[in-house]
Amino acid sequence: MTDGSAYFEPVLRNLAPDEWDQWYETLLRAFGGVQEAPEERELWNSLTEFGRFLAAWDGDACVGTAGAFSFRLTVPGGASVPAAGVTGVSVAATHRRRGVLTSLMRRQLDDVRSWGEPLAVLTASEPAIYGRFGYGTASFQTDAEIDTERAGLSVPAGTDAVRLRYATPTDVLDACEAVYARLVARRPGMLARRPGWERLGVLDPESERDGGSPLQCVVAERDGETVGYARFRVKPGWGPAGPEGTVVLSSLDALDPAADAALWRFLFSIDLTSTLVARGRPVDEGWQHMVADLRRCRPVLRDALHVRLVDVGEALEVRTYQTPVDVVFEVEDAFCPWNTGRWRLSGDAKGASCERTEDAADLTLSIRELGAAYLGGVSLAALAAAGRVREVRRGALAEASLAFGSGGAAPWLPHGF
Ligand SMILES: CC(=O)SCCNC(=O)CCNC(=O)[C@H](O)C(C)(C)COP(=O)(O)OP(=O)(O)OC[C@H]1O[C@@H](n2cnc3c(N)ncnc32)[C@H](O)[C@@H]1OP(=O)(O)O
Repeated sequence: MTDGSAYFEPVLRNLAPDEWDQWYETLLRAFGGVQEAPEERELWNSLTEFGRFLAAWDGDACVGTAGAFSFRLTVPGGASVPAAGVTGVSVAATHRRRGVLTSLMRRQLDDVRSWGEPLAVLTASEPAIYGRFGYGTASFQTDAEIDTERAGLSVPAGTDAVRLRYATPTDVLDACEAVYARLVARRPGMLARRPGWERLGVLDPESERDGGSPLQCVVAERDGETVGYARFRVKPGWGPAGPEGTVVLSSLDALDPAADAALWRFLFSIDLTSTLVARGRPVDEGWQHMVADLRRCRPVLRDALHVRLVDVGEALEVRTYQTPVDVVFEVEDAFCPWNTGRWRLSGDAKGASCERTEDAADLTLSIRELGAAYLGGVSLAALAAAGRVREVRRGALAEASLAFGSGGAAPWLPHGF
């Protein structure tokens, strides 16, 4: 107890359907109490997996919330691995800093382990919250505010063969979802979308528009096949020198470079606009190399997916390694002590084994660093440079660091949850 409030012992229970409204109000209030549009609320209600959501109670008052969606996450090598998508975490301000979050995290990670899911993942309202529970920042995103008149976009050969047409977002939802589904295996960090989740991308409540248009959609087609799409809003603006509207990108997926370039060229050239706001984009996305002047795009790097290895052995076995690796990790995991100890990882691009060992350690690190390096977006060498990984056997760091790379595309989380 740090603030002098009365002692209380939170009671944790699985959330029941008739408690959902109170649970959700507790969550909304912890984020400021602004109400969401009915369609948004209805979507989150329908996506709630009741056996996997928790509420903390003080008497009949809900004072803490947390949930875990049953996702499948792409890991390096392309496997789609069960992962608990941690969501809806909050503690009522009246009960903060008395250990409610800690008890929710304790119960949740025990649950995830009992469900046999080797990974837990989340996006953080504040990144400083989750390291203590063993989560490491594993993927990043680029947010950009692009001066489309001066950035100088040039597109690759083949772009002109892509046909673009406007469509109502919901009318072409299935075709867009099929494009997304084909991309999932190509990038670590992407989530296979279960039925219902596709609606997230076309939610269009008035309250989210911030002066912009309803959601618009353009699909990219080649030989009659949908090869990409972009969803966006246009926010008109007028200054003393004329039009200065803004395009706000909501989502964009494309199957090949020409389709991708056609969509970006379109977004750069919508009449009466001069700014394109693109948030949550992959850090290695093609447009960054199609522009002549990246400074005019004002890219900003932000943390995205935080990864927690719930079962070290299984998590390290289900991904592959871009170069051969044979190292012993000495892992420290204070919050999930079943992971603590020495593990021998032997693997390559075809597969891997990871077993407990009595052999001497080659590298020592905490579970948080393994989570950060897991998707290949943060190198073990960079973590070692920060003093967070220690090399015991000379050469082990370079060997493991290279092997853990994502093998091509940088990890990316396409949407929040
Ligand atoms: C995946 C998601 O849903 S992310 C959303 C997270 N939720 C929010 O940001 C909503 C607003 N904030 C809250 O609801 C709460 O303040 C929470 C959930 C962040 C923290 O809940 P609490 O019950 O106060 O946390 P608890 O008392 O268990 O704290 C555990 C430790 O974490 C620390 N901690 C808690 N919140 C924060 C924070 N925002 N930043 C840094 N450290 C924090 C505490 O100081 C404590 O440290 P200690 O063990 O060294 O003393």
